[in-house]
Amino acid sequence: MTLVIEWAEKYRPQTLKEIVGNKKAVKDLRTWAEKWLPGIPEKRAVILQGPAGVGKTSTAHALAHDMGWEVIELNASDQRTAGVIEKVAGSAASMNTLFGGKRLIILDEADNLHGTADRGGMRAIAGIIKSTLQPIMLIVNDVYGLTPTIRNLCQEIKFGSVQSRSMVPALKKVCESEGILCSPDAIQQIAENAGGDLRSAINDLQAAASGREVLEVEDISTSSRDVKENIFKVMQRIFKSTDCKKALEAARGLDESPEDLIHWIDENLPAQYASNDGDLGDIRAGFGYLSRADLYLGRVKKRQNYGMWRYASMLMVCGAAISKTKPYPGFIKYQSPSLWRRMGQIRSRRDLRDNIASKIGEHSFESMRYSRNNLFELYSRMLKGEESAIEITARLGLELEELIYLSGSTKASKKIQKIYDRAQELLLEGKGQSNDAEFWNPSPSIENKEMPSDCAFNTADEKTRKSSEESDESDSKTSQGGQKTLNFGFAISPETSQEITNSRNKNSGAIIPYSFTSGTLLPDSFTSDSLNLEKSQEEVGGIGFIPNSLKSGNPKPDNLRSVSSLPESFESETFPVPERIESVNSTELSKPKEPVNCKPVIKNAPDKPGNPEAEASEAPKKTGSKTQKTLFDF
Ligand SMILES: Nc1ncnc2c1ncn2[C@@H]1O[C@H](COP(=O)(O)OP(=O)(O)OP(=O)(O)O)[C@@H](O)[C@H]1O
Repeated sequence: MTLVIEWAEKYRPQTLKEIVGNKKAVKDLRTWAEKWLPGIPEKRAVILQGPAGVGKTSTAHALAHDMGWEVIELNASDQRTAGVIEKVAGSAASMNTLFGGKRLIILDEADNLHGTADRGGMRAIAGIIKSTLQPIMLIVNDVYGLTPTIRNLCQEIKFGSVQSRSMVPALKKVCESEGILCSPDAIQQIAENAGGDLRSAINDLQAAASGREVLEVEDISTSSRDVKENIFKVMQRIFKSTDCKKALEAARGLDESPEDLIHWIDENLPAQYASNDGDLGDIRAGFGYLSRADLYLGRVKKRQNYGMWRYASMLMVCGAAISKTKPYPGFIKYQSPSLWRRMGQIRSRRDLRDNIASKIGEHSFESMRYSRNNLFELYSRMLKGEESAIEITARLGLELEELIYLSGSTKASKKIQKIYDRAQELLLEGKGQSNDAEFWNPSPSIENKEMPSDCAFNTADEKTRKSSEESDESDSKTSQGGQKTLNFGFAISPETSQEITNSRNKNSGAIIPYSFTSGTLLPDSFTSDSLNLEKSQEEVGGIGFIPNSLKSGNPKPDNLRSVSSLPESFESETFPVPERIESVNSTELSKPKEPVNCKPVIKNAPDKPGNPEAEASEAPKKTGSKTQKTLFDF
C-alpha cells in the first residue's frame, strides 16, 4: 500500500517569504521577533489569531527558521495540564539554549485549553509569559478563548483569510511540482471555493487531481469535496426568495449545524422582515416556525436522535422563507448571532472576575468561590483610598484590567493608571529587597502569630493543604483547615476588620471547635473560653467550620452531630468535608488516646508539667506529628 502524503503538509512553507498573503501580520511578527535580539521586549509573547488554514502555524515555524531559533511546541494533542505546561514550556522558557540562541515556544490551539485535563492551564501560561526568557507564541482561532490576563500580556497579531487571487500562484506552483496540467479556470475555481482557507484549497486540488494528469474546471465541480456555502449567501436565499428547495440545499451545503443555523435565522429574520415598511405578521409567522424547529432541536438533544435534525432544518429554513407575504428587496447587512457575541463577552468578563477571585483567594487563604461571593465588595472598598489601592494592587498582583474591574470603573482613568503604575514600581522595588519578607509574604507566619482560640491548625497541615489545593483549579479550593480569621497582611481599620468578621458569619458560617473524643461538632455557644483547658486539652482535637444553617435553633446537647452523620444540608461548598472523612466512622474518631496535632493556641494556656493530660497531649507532638490524625488528615 502506498502512503499518500498530504500536499498541504508536503508544501508547507519553510520561510516567511513563502507565506502567502497576510503580509502585514508577517511583518509585525518579524518586527516583534527582532525585538528579542538586543534583549527582552516589553511583550514577551504574541498571539497569532485567525481562522483555520490561513498559515498561522506555518508562519510560526517559518519565523523560527528565519531567525535560527529552536522550537518547542505544545499542541492540542498533548495533554496540557498546568503541570505539563509548567514542566515543558516553563522550563524551556526559563532556561537559555546551549549556544545562547533563542528558543521559540509555540502553544498551538491555545484557546482550546478547557476541560478537566487542562485545568489551571491558562494561569500557568500567564505565569510563564510574565517571566519567560524566551519568545512565546500562542496560536488561536478565537482570541476570546484566552483569559484577559493573557491577552493583556501579549501582542495580538491578526491573520485574515487568504484572498483567492493570492492562492492562485501557490496552487499553480503545487501543480507544477506534481506535474499536473491544470487549467487556469480550474485553479481559479478551487481558490474561490476554498473561502480563504489555503489548506482546504490544496486539499481540494489534491482530491481533484488524484488519478489525473490534466485538470479542467469540469473535474472540479464533480470531484472536489463539498464546497462550503457562505452563511451570508444562505441568509439571502432564505430571506429573499420563497423557493424552499433551493434554500434547503444551500443550508445543507453550509458547514453549520442546525443548532447554529437557527441562531443566524433568529438574529436576521426581524431585521430583514422589518425593512421596507416591514410586516409584523411576517416576523410573527417566521418566529412561529422557528419555535417549532427549536422543539425538534430540543428532542434531538434529549433523545440523541439526530435524524430529527432534518425536521428542524426544514421548519427553520422553509418556515422563514415562506413566512413572508411580500418581497423584501434592498441590502441588509446580516449579522452573526448577537447571543454568541454576548456569550463571548460574558465569558471574558467571567474569566476576569474569576482571575481576581482566585488572587483574592490566594491572598486571604479562602476558596475562589468564597472570595467571589464574599470578599469582592470588601477588596473593592479597599481600593477607594489611593495608598491602600496601590498596596492591594501590588499584593494581589492585579493586572490593569483586573484593577479596573475590581474598582468598579469602566475604563482606565488617570487615577487607576497611576495606581497601577505605582503598584508595578512597588513590585519591582519589592523584588529587589528580598529581606522585606513581610511584604512578599502577605500572610503572616502562622507559627509566629498568636492565634485566636478559633484558629488552630499546624503549619505542616497547612502546607500539605496548600500544595494539594494548588494542583487543583482554584474553584475547587476549599477552606478546610485554612486560616480561619482573615488576616490581610497589611493594616486594616477595626471597622473593616469587623466587616470581614460580619461578612464571614453572615455568609457562610462560624468557626466552632471540634471535639475528637466525642466525635461531635460543638455548638457555637461552646467557645474556647468555656473549654476547661486543663482537663480537656487532649479532647480538643481540632476546629470544625460549620455553616450557620447547622447552628439553627438553640445549641442544645441533642443538637450536637457526629461527623459520620452529617446532615444533607451540610453543603461541602460552605463546609468542605475532605473526601476521606467518609471512611472515618465515629468510633475511630472517638478513640480516647488518639494523639492530635491540631489544638487551639490559647493565650496563657496552662501547660503544667505535672499535668498528665497536658503531657499526654504534648508527647505525640514530639514523637512524630505525621502519624497523628486530625480532622484535616481525613
Ligand atoms: N498563508 C499560507 N501560505 C502558505 N501556505 C499556507 C498558508 N496557509 C495555509 N497554508 C497551507 O496550509 C497548511 C496548513 O496551514 P497552517 O497549519 O499553517 O494553518 P493554520 O492557520 O495554523 O491552521 P489551524 O488554525 O487549523 O492550525 C500548510 O501546511 C500550508 O501548506
